[in-house]
Amino acid sequence: MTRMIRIFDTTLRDGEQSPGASMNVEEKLMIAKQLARLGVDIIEAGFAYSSPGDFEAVRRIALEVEGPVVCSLARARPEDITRASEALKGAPRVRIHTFLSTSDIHLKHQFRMTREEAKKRAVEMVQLARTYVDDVEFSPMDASRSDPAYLCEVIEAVIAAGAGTINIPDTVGYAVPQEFGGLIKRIKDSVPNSGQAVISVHCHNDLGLAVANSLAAVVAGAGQVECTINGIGERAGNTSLEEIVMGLRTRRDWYGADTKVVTEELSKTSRLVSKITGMVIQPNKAIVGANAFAHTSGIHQDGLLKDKTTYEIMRPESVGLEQVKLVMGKLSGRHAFRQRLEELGYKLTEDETNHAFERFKRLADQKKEIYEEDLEVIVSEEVAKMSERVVLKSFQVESGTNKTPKATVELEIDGKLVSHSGTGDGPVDAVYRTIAAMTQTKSKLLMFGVNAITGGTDAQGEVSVRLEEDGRTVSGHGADTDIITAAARAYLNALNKLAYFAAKQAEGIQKVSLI
Ligand SMILES: CC(=O)SCCNC(=O)CCNC(=O)[C@H](O)C(C)(C)COP(=O)(O)OP(=O)(O)OC[C@H]1O[C@@H](n2cnc3c(N)ncnc32)[C@H](O)[C@@H]1OP(=O)(O)O
Ligand SMILES: CC(C)C(=O)C(=O)O
Ligand SMILES: [Mg+2]
Repeated sequence: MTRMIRIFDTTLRDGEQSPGASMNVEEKLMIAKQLARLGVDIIEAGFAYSSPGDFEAVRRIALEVEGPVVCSLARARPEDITRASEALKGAPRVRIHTFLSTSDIHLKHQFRMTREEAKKRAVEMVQLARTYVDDVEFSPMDASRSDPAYLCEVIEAVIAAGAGTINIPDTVGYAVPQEFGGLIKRIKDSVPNSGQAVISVHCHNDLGLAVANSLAAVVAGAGQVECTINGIGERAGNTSLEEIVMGLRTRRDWYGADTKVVTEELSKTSRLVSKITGMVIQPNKAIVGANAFAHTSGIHQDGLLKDKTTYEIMRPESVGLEQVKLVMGKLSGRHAFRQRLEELGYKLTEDETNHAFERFKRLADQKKEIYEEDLEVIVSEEVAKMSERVVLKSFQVESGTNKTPKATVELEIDGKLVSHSGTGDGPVDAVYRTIAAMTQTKSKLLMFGVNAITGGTDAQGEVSVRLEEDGRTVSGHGADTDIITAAARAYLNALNKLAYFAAKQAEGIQKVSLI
């Protein structure tokens, strides 16, 4: 049977402890509403005592967000607990989360309390919180560096005082998985009344182990995991919600546990939190990073195209993304190349594909990523080139102020070199008129456009033209760092397509559509 693990989201409290991530009331409310759509069980909306803004955020979220339990953090001090209760007053499902350290390091250096004093304070504050609300959580801060025997004593006492959830924090991210799982098991086995409370965990990522520690705790019997969207939080952050949730969902076979999170909302929630907090998501971040479902290498892309299960353990749709992204670049192979061309509407023969693929690989050696626009240029230039009647050999243009532009163009037409000169209204017009005279085309130029394709220092200028002849319209593209060369190529590209289609039509074949 699958055990359901409660998801306690603390993006709005511990997440806000990330440097620079503070959120105003409206922003917190927006995130809380999205967390409710995501289906988390508990939202820790803030720390009501810490500021009037946080008090207001807790109050409004508790009253306005439907679904999850809404919680406020409170130190083990009467003024904090009373303030939390005021913020939560009148709301339907609320929790007070109070905490006090149990480690000797904290008790000695920060709290200047004895173990007995701390235990007494913890019990009194849980009892006080219970006078306000039924649902009280207690965290023995720095639990993972506490003496386990004393920790268990405190836990037993606060459960007896009325705490329904005991949250075990690895406050400084010091624990390692087997050890942390062992601690949870020890608590479950040796605290006599542990069965009366949900055992929760709250891990920090200082050693990059927050998710691993939380999963180890689930194996050991933890029933609640505290986590944040995108793993934000104090220092290196907290357990990432999307990772723990997808870890349990994807490996339910192993953990025998799951959550009620609507995983299709994960990407949207992640983007919202990133936008509001200004905390950028690293591209290789599991589940929600830009590259999490992107496949770059030809061998992986080939496998995926044959069957998704070859290289995919989760469907991107399951986290709210539309589809697998095949990144076209120098490591891609023919299968992915052909697939991408088909998506763009090009159905090429084997020969045409191979020809275009060679040019693609050459370009990919020079550019980091190949965009759709690059592929369009490659196909329209390379495929038409295979049946090119007319090839540009060279040209010169003379132009300047007070001078009629003159072009001299050398073409190879059906294998024969031909040279001709002509004039025009500008340098491009001179080249176009000269080519038109040489090829004796009857086509009409419907459109001429210049674009800078892709950005950066490796950008090429692209010229696009549209020609019409005998009721057939074709586009032509030419790319070059010299814009007149790009214009000449675009014109010849379109003229060659007209010739290609005319020839295909004569053969009764319509093999490829290049518009
Ligand atoms: C592990 C965690 O993430 S805990 C949550 C951490 N989050 C925050 O601290 C954010 C919100 N905090 C704040 O706004 C402020 O720190 C406040 C309003 C809570 C307190 O501000 P100040 O009164 O100026 O105290 P300051 O923050 O400098 O020091 C903390 C005090 O709280 C005490 N304290 C800390 N944790 C607890 C606790 N769990 N229970 C009781 N007292 C505590 C400290 O011992 C110290 O007391 P002292 O002044 O008697 O030495
Ligand atoms: C308040 C507690 C749970 C905390 O954030 C921690 O110990 O890290
Ligand atoms: Mg924390």
